[in-house]
Amino acid sequence: MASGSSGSATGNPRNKVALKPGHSLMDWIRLGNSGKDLTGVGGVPISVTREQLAEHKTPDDAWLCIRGVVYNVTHYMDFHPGGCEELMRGVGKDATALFNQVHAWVNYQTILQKCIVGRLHSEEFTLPISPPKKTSSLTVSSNNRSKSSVDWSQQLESFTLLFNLKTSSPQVQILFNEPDSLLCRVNENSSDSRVTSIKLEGKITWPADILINSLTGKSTIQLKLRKKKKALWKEFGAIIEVENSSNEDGDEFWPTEITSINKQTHDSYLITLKDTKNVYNHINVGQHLLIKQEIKGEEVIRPYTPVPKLTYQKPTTGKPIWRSTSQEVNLLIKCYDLGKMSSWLCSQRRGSTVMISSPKGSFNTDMFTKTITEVYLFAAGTGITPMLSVVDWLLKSQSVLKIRLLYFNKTRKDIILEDKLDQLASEESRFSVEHILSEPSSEWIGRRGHVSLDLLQEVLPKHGDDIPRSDFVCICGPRPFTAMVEKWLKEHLGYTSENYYSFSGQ
Ligand code: HEM
Repeated sequence: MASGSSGSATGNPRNKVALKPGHSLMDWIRLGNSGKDLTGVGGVPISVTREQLAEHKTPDDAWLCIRGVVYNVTHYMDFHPGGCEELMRGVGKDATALFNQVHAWVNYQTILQKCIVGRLHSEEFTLPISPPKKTSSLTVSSNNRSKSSVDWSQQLESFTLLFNLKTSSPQVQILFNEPDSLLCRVNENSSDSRVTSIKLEGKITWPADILINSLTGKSTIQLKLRKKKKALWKEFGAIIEVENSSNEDGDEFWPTEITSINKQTHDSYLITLKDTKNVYNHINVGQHLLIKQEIKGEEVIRPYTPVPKLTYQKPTTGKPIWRSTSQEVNLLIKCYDLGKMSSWLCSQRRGSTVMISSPKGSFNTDMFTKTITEVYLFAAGTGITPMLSVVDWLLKSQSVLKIRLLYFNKTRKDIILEDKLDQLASEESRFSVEHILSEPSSEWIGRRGHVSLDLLQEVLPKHGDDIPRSDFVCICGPRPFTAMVEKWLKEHLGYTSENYYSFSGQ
């Protein structure tokens, strides 16, 4: 490490220390471009508390904060022209005043651009406010100054907004108005109609990258926007929180384009849709969308539950993955001859436009509290669709030890994704599936019949009255199917609404 300088900084070159060979500014720039992670946090900016900042205060683990941004200066130690000892004076704290006192002219943003850990989190952080925008869908809230919990950080080529929410099923809708404005509906529940309107300091491009990290009872949402021009912005821009007064009863629909359509069974199709507008609607586990279409002069609206990508990948690191906001929506559609919407959808081709609504539904993964260790899923026909995203989520969250799916169909050819479900069961020891057919052929060796109280009693865990349940039941299928299972659970098996959920939007 370079020897330190005890002299105070005056701009006098004599205060500079002799840097070790290979530690010039050019060498530093080369190191920054080498692909090495100088941030120590994987390059994804995080929100840093003062306590966390104070923990990184040694030469081999050194963070400091200047003007609200936290930098990891560990690797810069030996490159600092003022020496390691001087730099150590600012480590583990907000070094803004010290930095300004020593050499306010130093372009630290450029030198440390590859070392950004994130923004210093502060409850009291108030962003500059712009005059309210006059947009028909917005009415401005009564307070003319608004405090926002939106946090942000930037790098030369991107700008990241960070929201922290106390739910694992956040409501997230982002609308981008070219070239520099965003409307963010990022709320803890669907009844909260708050909208954050943001006018950014500079122009950005769309789509953006989004990372939604949901754990039981909390989630963080990071939106990484690419700047049109590489530059460090002095300000965030302007932000105002507003109440969304319109569209409370009505539904908004967005145009999407069919990018693929593939037959799954004799009468079901997997249709993939892609957003065509600058909008991102986050679809939570178990939520459904409405599809609207004028068919033979009549407006038809039907609910469909998106399914996860059917190529299941075993979660490896548990590290959240950034996704593009130009999301794909996969729908499994069963084509009924008399179904106006389903037969219209199944007759479409790639490139056709489909109008979809924002996601809806009251299912919330917070229902799987930490005490739930077993989940039983009763699905009939296309009632499998919400179960697929539930299974996907449960397998990623580590707390549930047993996931048992009972899937009811008429005949074997009606079973949607039979191979995929069986394959998943063979790869994931926590998941099992049983196919139950009401009109099987004579070769069928599996279980036969309809759902019944006897079957529920056989499958579901017994429990004493005074012990809280550690199992949860989800039901989805035609209305008589869900109504019957619900009745048995409540009236015969002692379940309360805390331990089961019926999907009804199908
Ligand atoms: C906050 C604690 C810091 C202290 C106490 C400190 C102190 C010093 C001192 C004593 C010098 C030598 C003399 C001088 O030019 O005035 C110096 C030079 C320098 N420091 Fe720092 N420094 C700090 C942080 C940083 C940071 C975070 C950077 C990041 C990029 C930085 C970049 C430089 C550069 C580029 C020079 C050479 C300036 C020139 O040639 O004019 N310093 N620093």
